[in-house]
Amino acid sequence: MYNYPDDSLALHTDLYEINMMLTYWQKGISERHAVFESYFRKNPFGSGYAIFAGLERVIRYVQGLHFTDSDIAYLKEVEDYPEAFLDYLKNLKFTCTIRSAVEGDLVFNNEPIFQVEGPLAQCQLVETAILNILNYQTLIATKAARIKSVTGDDPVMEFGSRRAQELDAAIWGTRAAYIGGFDATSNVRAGKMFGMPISGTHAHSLIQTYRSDYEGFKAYAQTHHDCVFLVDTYDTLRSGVPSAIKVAKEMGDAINFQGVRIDSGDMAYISKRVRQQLDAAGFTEAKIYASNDLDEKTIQNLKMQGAKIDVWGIGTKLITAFDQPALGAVYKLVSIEDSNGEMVDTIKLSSNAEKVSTPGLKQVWRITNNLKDGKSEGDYIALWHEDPRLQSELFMFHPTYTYINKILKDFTARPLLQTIFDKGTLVYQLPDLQAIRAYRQQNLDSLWDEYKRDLNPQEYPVDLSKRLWDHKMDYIQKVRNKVARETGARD
Ligand SMILES: Nc1ncnc2c1ncn2[C@@H]1O[C@H](COP(=O)(O)OP(=O)(O)OP(=O)(O)O)[C@@H](O)[C@H]1O
Ligand SMILES: O=P(O)(O)OC[C@H]1O[C@H](OP(=O)(O)OP(=O)(O)O)[C@H](O)[C@@H]1O
Ligand SMILES: O=C(O)c1cccnc1
Repeated sequence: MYNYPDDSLALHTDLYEINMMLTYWQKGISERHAVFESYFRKNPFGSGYAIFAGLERVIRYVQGLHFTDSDIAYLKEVEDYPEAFLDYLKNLKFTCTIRSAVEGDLVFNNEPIFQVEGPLAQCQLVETAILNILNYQTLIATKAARIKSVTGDDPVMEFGSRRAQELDAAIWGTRAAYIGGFDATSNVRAGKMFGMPISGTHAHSLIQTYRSDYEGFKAYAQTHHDCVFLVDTYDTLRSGVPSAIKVAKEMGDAINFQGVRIDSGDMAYISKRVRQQLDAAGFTEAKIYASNDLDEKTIQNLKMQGAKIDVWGIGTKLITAFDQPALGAVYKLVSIEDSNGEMVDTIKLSSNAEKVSTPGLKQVWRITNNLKDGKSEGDYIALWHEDPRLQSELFMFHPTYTYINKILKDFTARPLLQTIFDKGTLVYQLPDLQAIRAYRQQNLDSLWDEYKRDLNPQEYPVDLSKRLWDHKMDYIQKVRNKVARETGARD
């Protein structure tokens, strides 16, 4: 049975994490100090940026993290773990430090967006859930921002619950969409949970129930105000819109006729005809809502065709991140305590230069140019103890193509990674959703349009400090020497 009264998220992890914890525990290194960092290698949807989301849920997850009696009983039943290891799990308290970008931040490929620092075994346990949360919510917030970038000031409603990958995705996905710029959700529970605006029209079933546009709209109007009628059940132009107009005229102010929704057909052509019909009847303020598998490409195209659509309802293509169903953020060990108590940075080599990991605990600095309206010049990844704010000029160069470089003199450097948990204690105060939305907008405003365009954007600079770059090169050489020594291979 899946219904445990003390169900917890401690087992919301891959088995290999617990298996590695056992190894560390039996070998006496589970408490060794470690640093893991999370980053993704490619921005989603061919976008120039991503919108960071998911931190609130990560915080709730970490706060509730403990193995319950039924978790331990289950592990005992299915795995051959020693009793003392199960006791260790049962008594485990999360004592790591977490640093993270915050919701509404712009984040970019190949930079750390999340760090966990603390006892090795604990860092290992939380990998799966953290990536699960951040990958999905960041993906949806980014998709929402892309859609919002083409709708401009038009209101956009999130309609995706029925198509989402199950309940959690609907709820947390719509919150992420709100962070990314959507204006309301049709999911009532999300409204209750997060204080988001809720909004909705009605379905075809209402019209089918009354077997007539006119009767259906009238019944709806008699029981609601602020009415939006769905006009495409039988024939939008011949029956739907004329019936909506008739009911609106008959009921007058009582229903506060808001407009009509179209959900099929050629929406450019139909919306123009609907606009004419509404205007001719005197309803010049009535809005035209549109839904039907919309995404940023279709919306942009409809706008190009001069579609007369005022409000957009978006479901499937947003909530399932239809054109890119996963963000590939990874969680990598960058530093670990050795047997002498010294921290040793770690690296993962690859024949692909861009896939070579960058060793050591780092901070990401967002660099803005004080002489250029405070626009972002790029991100500057530095070793933790470096502080670019103390430098009078900053040398920024591409980490692979180092001849691409610039020197900044009048700049501001802002640290991206903020401390969320300090040795297990929450020290970050979560802003409310409105503040997160305003923060996201402020961040987007500080990004040059070249990085924001939805097609083939310029690559935003994510650079390494000279010291970090030297450190990385040094490590690459050290590892290659070690491999050569061990295998007798020649360089
Ligand atoms: N003028 C237009 N330009 C570009 N795309 C459009 C235009 N009008 C509608 N679309 C999009 O084209 C797709 C049309 O979907 P489809 O072929 O299933 O037709 P439909 O009108 O939904 O049919 P149905 O009556 O079965 O609902 C939708 O994704 C819709 O958003
Ligand atoms: O198209 P999406 O972007 O996914 O938006 C959600 C869709 O859900 C509804 O259709 P559905 O056929 O489920 O119900 P209805 O038409 O009967 O309301 C609505 O009419 C939209 O078309
Ligand atoms: O309110 C609506 O119009 C709505 C809600 C969910 C899905 N489709 C439409």
